[in-house]
Amino acid sequence: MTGIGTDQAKARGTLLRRLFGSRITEVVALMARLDLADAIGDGVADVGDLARAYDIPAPQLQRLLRALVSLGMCVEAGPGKVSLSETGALLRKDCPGSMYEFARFHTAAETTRPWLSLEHSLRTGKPAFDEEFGSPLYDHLGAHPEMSARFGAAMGDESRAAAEAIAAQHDFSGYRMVTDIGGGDGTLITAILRGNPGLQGTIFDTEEGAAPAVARLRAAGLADRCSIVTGDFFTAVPTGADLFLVKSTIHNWDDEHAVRILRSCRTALGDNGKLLIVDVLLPDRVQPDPAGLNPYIKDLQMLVLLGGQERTRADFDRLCAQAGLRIAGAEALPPHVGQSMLEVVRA
Ligand SMILES: C[S@@+](CC[C@H](N)C(=O)[O-])C[C@H]1O[C@@H](n2cnc3c(N)ncnc32)[C@H](O)[C@@H]1O
Repeated sequence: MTGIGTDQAKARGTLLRRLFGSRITEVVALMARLDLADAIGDGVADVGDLARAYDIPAPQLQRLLRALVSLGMCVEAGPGKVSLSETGALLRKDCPGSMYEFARFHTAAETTRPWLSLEHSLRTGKPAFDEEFGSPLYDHLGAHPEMSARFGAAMGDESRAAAEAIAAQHDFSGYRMVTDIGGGDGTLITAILRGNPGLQGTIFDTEEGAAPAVARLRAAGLADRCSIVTGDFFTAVPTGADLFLVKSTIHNWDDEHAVRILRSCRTALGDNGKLLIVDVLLPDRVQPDPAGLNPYIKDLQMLVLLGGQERTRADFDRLCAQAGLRIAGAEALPPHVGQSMLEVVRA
């Protein structure tokens, strides 16, 4: 018998899909960049109309659209007609649950180019981003307000599910004031304050990082219940709250910097305060091919962009101990969130 066996054919198929991952990303990235989801809209769109609107020859646009149909982003709705699938509709700008800004930021040069130097980051432990763009990511965002706004909005898209879950399931009734450290565009604190009318809030971030929060708090009618304080969490974080949050932020940093943030938190906590760390928690054993955002790919993303990393519970125990803190409990978040919540107190 000649040819390859069934198992090898399956393995080959898996390999081919892995090797073409970045090409697939380019197709979806172009759909986002062209605002194609908004152009197709709620109903059925005519390919000829779309081709005229984009000034792309119809047969060429048809090639993009059939690739998007094959990827489950669009649906064929008759000859020369397309509509959006449920997944494709997430690339509409203003729909509930929109992932448009997430898609734009994570397909931009800032987040894709450093991946080409993954080997450099692995060999040096340093973020390839700094080599590519000449400064660390957060300095670069500080110097590019448009990209900083896109980053804040992308984090908002990514954080919405976690924010809703945390606001719904955690008991905030015993607290007076909550400070979100590295609180970004305010997605998390907005969800928490909405559900807990007696609670006051503070967003602590850099000036550029907190900028998008102003409009979000105003739109939510929460501007009088939530202040924005800017500063550097490696130096100090504001005191006065009885609950602190730090979400998707410790994983941006190497151990030394992570401990510095946690030490600032310890100082602000006082004797009875509590800190909730929300981050990816890597399982002790590698999970092959995890669903959703693969945490091991995210881990490498943290390395190439920032020199950060994803961590196990044991890693967080160690970092907290170095900062004079102790993990007193853990709260699981729904699987689609892809993160866990650790309750931290002074050691
Ligand atoms: C990955 S984002 C997380 C944002 C938000 N917590 C969320 O989960 O959507 C990390 C945040 O840390 C902020 N940040 C970075 N360096 C900082 C510093 N030195 N001091 C205070 N905040 C900083 C960034 O501006 C950004 O908003």
